[in-house]
Formats: sequence, C-alpha cells, structure tokens
Amino acid sequence: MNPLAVNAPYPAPAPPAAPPSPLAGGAGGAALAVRQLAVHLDGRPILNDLSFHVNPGEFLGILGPNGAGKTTLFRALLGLVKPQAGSIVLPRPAEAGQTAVGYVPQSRQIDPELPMHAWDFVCLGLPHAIRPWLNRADKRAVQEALELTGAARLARQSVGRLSGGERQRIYLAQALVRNPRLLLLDEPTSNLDPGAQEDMAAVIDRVRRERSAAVLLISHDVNLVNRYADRILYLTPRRHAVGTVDEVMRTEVLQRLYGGKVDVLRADGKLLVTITGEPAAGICRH
Ligand SMILES: Nc1ncnc2c1ncn2[C@@H]1O[C@H](COP(=O)(O)OP(=O)(O)OP(=O)(O)O)[C@@H](O)[C@H]1O
Repeated sequence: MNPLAVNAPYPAPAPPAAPPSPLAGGAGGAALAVRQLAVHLDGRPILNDLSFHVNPGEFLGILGPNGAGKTTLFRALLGLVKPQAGSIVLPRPAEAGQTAVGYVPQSRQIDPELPMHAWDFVCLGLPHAIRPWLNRADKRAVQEALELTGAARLARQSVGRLSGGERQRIYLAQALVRNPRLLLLDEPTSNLDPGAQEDMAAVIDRVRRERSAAVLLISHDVNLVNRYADRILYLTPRRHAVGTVDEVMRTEVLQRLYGGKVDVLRADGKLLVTITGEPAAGICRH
C-alpha cells in the first residue's frame, strides 16, 4: 500500500451517522488508530474521512494552515467533541496509575501572581493532586517527570514567574506525570526563540524514546518537524495527506491539498512553502 494517503475533497455535511464507538475494536499494536473520522462544528465539516495511525514511540508532526482543524482533531481524540462518524482507538494503559493520553494545550497562560510552585503545578496532572495525599510513588512520578523534561531545577520556583520556555517544560512535565502512552502537544514550541524551540523539541524526542510514548505534535514550523518527526499529517480545510516529510512536502502534493498555487522549495536542507511566488504567510507559517 502506498504510505502516502491523500484523501478526497471534503463533501457537504452528511446526515448524522451511527455514533462512533471510540474504544471499539483493536488498534492492531498501534498507539492510536483513527478511522474515517468526521467532525462537524456548528454544522460545518472541519474533519472528514480522516484515517491514520501512530505506533508506540512514533513522532507524528501535524502541520497545516490556521483553521485547518488541528486542535479540533486533538479535541476529538480527548473526547471533548463528538465525531459525526468514524472511530478512534486509544491505547490501553499498561499498568496501574498510567493514563492513556497526556495533553499540553495551545493556551498556556498562567497568572504571574499565582501562588504555586512549579512542583505543585506538575502535581495537578495526578488524579489526586493535593499534597497531603501524595504517596511516595506520586512524588517519584513528579520528580521523574521534572527530570525528564530538564525542569527539576525549577521545582521550587513560582510557576507564574517562569519564562515561556520554562513554562512549556512544566506543562510537559504535568502531561507526563501519569506516564501517558500517547502525548498530544498543541504548538509546544510557539512563542519560543529558535534555541528554546530546539531545546523543547529535543526534550520531546527524548520523552518518546525513553518512555516509548507516541507523540502527536502540532506545529507551524515544518523544518523543526522535519528534524524530529517520523511522519507528518498535513491538514488543510478540505483535504489531508499522511506520510514522511519527503513524501508530503512536495509541490504536487501540497497543490492537491490547497488546490494549486503552492510551491515547495528546498535550500540548504530547509523547506520553504510559497504561494504564487510570495512566502506562504497567508496559507501557513512555514
Ligand atoms: N467550538 C467551535 N464551534 C464552531 N466552530 C469552531 C469551534 N472551535 C473551532 N471552530 C472552527 O473550526 C475550525 C478549525 O479550528 P481549529 O482550532 O481546529 O484549527 P487549527 O488548525 O488548530 O488552527 P490554528 O493553527 O489557528 O490553531 C476553525 O474554522 C474554527 O473557527
């Protein structure tokens, strides 16, 4: 089977289908299996006929323009929006205390005056987060998550006073504290300078290697994704493609996704996407 899958244009909203069975069936060894997923919001198709899988320890980058449905996909995986059709098979926790999914949301604002140490903020990822009830295993899990994300030195600092890059690590540690098998990261490198972006991507790469967690990472930086992702899912408002960066980031593939006008250029090993000769700011921030 051709590993590059480009779907058909999204059709008009279909009548409501039989409700999906989110945990039905088996993922066949995959950490996540999405089959023919359709999500409509306010009667408008946002995702349609979306199928892909992610293996344990695999890093899937999710690219696409603003409004393509990347966050909506995460919300569907988290059970926060109800699909119109299709199925989502999540991994089963392998051990007590483990969770299927860890999530770092796109919005990571914290009140600068929040009277909470970074350690306590990470504890919020535990099912029983109040300090007097933490047992030894909980404390070890928090410490390990802080160490894995390179944030142990931040444990006693006020979380609201951390820099953007430090805060990102603390959010990631919170998502990791229950050792999820699947990690959903919504633009974890946004608003970071290039050095901090590289550090964060390296931390995420380490997490998936050391914990064999499958990683789904939404980003607008195709070159960062190119360095770390095994495959990418490229979403546009009407179509999507799944494959390696080399398979998907090609002029002919993006022209099919966007309906023409797009060029993919390569220079010094970097990718640049342009639309009708202009840098593609209007389409995507590559
Ligand atoms: N609760 C909602 N009700 C109706 N429409 C919504 C809702 N949430 C999002 N949308 C719409 O769904 C579309 C996809 O939004 P989504 O946030 O998934 O895009 P995205 O690819 O993550 O974009 P960005 O790159 O800007 O974060 C957008 O047109 C958005 O306006």
